[in-house]
Amino acid sequence: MPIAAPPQSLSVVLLAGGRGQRMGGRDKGLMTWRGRPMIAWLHDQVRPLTDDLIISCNRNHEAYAPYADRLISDDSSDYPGPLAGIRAALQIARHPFLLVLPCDAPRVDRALLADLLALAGERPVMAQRDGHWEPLFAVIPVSLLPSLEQAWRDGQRSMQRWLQAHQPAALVCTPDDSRLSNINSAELLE
Ligand SMILES: Nc1nc2c(ncn2[C@@H]2O[C@H](COP(=O)(O)OP(=O)(O)OP(=O)(O)O)[C@@H](O)[C@H]2O)c(=O)[nH]1
Repeated sequence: MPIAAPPQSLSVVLLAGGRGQRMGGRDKGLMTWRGRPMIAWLHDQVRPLTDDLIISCNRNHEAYAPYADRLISDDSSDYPGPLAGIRAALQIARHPFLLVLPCDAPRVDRALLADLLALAGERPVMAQRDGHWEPLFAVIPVSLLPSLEQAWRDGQRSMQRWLQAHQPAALVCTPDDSRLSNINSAELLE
């Protein structure tokens, strides 16, 4: 069941809730890359796809607000990891599918998003590069929320392990596909 008509069927969460230790503790989504905050690059790519654009952030809410329809924070102050942000987004998503992207991948483009969305259906979709899953480039059916809640209660905190339990469809990307590259340390900023 491919997604027929975004934005009627797609919510999006941009994950910006991490510690950013490799970035010196700075808030990665707000760091400037090629003259603009990284979150702005992602916003431009996903804005046409949804009327439900969620940013998961744990600080600097005012700075993120222009790039989202809604902001959410983790319900814990100890940085439980990206799965916490995805869980919170699934809880409030207004549409049947949730596109997940990290805030530090400003090279994401519409072609990559179209390829991910083309695979959306009952199973989750994850990008794969060089044989490795890329769990933060994913499309998740919101119907999987009860499964995530159960896994969360059981102590699951790994996005990849949780998604793999649902026989994800793989979007196979080439090893040199830079659109999936994270700008997660200061020397990668341009
Ligand atoms: N909501 C939420 N998102 C997170 C959390 N930890 C990481 N993320 C997001 O998940 C993505 C991948 O995060 P990482 O690069 O592995 O972790 P990070 O904390 O951002 O950075 P490092 O401290 O340098 O590892 C980024 O988009 C983060 O913003 C968290 O505890 N909560």
